[in-house]
Amino acid sequence: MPGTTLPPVPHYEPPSVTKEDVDWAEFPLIDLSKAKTPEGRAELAPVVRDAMRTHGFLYVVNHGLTQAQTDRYFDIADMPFAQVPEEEKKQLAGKIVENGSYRGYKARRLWTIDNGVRDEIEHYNLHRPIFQQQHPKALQPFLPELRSLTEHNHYNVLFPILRMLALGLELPEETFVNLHRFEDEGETYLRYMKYFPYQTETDEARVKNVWLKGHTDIGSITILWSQPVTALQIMSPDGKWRYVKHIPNGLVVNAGDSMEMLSGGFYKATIHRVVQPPTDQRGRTRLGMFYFAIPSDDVKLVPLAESPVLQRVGITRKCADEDAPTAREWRMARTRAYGLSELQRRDDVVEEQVLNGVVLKHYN
Ligand SMILES: O=C(O)CCC(=O)C(=O)O
Ligand SMILES: [Fe+2]
Repeated sequence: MPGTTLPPVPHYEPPSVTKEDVDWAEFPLIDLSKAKTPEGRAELAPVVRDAMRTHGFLYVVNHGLTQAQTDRYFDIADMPFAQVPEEEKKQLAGKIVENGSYRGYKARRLWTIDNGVRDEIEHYNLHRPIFQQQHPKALQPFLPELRSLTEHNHYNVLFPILRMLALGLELPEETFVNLHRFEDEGETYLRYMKYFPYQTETDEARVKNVWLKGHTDIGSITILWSQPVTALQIMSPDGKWRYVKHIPNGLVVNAGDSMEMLSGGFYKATIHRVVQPPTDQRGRTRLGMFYFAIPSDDVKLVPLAESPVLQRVGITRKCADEDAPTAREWRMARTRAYGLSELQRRDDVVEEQVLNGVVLKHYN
């Protein structure tokens, strides 16, 4: 906001990057500034297509915000946790089970991780019509900036990625964009997430150092603002867990269930999880900032069978088209069930459940 003085915000200092040598996941990186022109999108589209088809993950740089702007957004991201009294957080708790929506706070220890141990993760979820939601007092001065951040994620990051994913399927460029209109009914939202270490070593051992169980994301595209605490792992195509690298002022973009369903299995909703950080980053909190895109509520999650690419390579369905859930049914069922419902144990690692006729896997 040029010409205006931004309200002061306490600084959040994350741990320095790890010096430990861990097994890093390798997947492509794109310069998003190139996606502003049709020629640039045509050049990047095959890279985005192959990344999302093979890995389900992509690194993004040059998304349009400076390092200083991103740093300020991370400072603001800590406000809902560090500057809001517990009583006010309770009043603004999301009606997760009642409404099948994360809007508002998710308290620590709501979910079961493993062996009776509960999570230590706090969320604050801002629905995209930012001004229609009640927010904590401490966040009020920052709402215009959060509205800008939401729009930036939606129009300057999500839309170019969706356009390139459509090109990758040889579909009209606006195909996915039209299923994610900012003003439509739906649950695309900005999420702040703060991980606290487990309170005892016993708990840490009982969950085998898992902080957030292996899962796929509900929506179409997740935009993760890269932060320095090394803890996010993806399951590589060879079945091994590997760490996602921190890219300063970069983004990590991944596909979720809704994208996998719309693309008939072409783009992969890759399993990922969060584990205890390396020794030189232990004992600290981990602050995350995300934009979770979910298609508009009335979008039926059936494969876009008109894609010439899908006609050539074939379609993988998770259920028959007539049984396919809408984006609304899917996100509500998954939100209600996540961390709160009984899972069927398949082996040491995998647990399963069936939602809307679709088999869903969870990994420890
Ligand atoms: O904290 C992270 O890095 C990943 C979080 C995540 O996977 C999720 O909230 O779906
Ligand atoms: Fe996730």
